Amino acid sequence: MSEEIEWWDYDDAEEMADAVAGDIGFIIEAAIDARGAAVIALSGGKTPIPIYERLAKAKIDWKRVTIVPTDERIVPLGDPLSNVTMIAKTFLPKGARVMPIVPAATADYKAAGRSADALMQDLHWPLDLCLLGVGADGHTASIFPGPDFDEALSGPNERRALGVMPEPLPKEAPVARVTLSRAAIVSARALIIAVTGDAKKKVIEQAIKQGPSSAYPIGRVLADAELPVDIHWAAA
Ligand SMILES: O=C(O)[C@H](O)[C@@H](O)[C@H](O)[C@H](O)COP(=O)(O)O
Repeated sequence: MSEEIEWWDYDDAEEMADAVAGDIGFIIEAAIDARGAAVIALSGGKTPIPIYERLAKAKIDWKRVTIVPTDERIVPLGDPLSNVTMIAKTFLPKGARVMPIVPAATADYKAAGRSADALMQDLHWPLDLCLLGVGADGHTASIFPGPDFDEALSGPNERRALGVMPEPLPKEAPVARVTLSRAAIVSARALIIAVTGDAKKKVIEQAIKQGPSSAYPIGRVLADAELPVDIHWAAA
């Protein structure tokens, strides 16, 4: 379990977005100062959109920044469900390299996972940052209960990404996914969670209490994190 989990509470999502964008900007700058480049994983879903809008306004040398999604839904690029498409909309115009880890829709989600993993191997590891979202069912990235749950949580450390078939399929995006593995997520130099609403807060609190045997994917990830984790939360 992480030595330290720190909660940051905000009155609203806008205030949270300012703070989280500021933290991410700082992490990117520090990596560019140290290494000349930054590699970060950004979550999909809806919550981070205002964070990304603010972050994109930061004076950062975006050409030095590589962005991968923490997870991608297996849909064609450009599809409203595609996380990379959402991220690319904001950061490609800035000059960042946004990696489409699922370049085409395919019925073979395992093969999609293997090719995403191969792409990941070319990046500089560990990630400078992993920003996670959490679903109301306790999933994070696309680590879901189902046939691939154990592999996502406990596969070989060098497997950075894999294909998963959530069971049950989540209503908001009922498709197979490619996700970063738990090992790839927890190896990141900085781990930040950004969520809104009471329901998600309760799920995360319960997951932390349950510890390493948590039924919630976010609980399993947090139980394996060694560095301090910042959880940013806004009421709505
Ligand atoms: O592709 C995904 O499903 C996400 O990356 C996922 O892990 C997301 O962060 C949560 O589902 C929260 O999504 P919302 O912010 O839309 O509630």
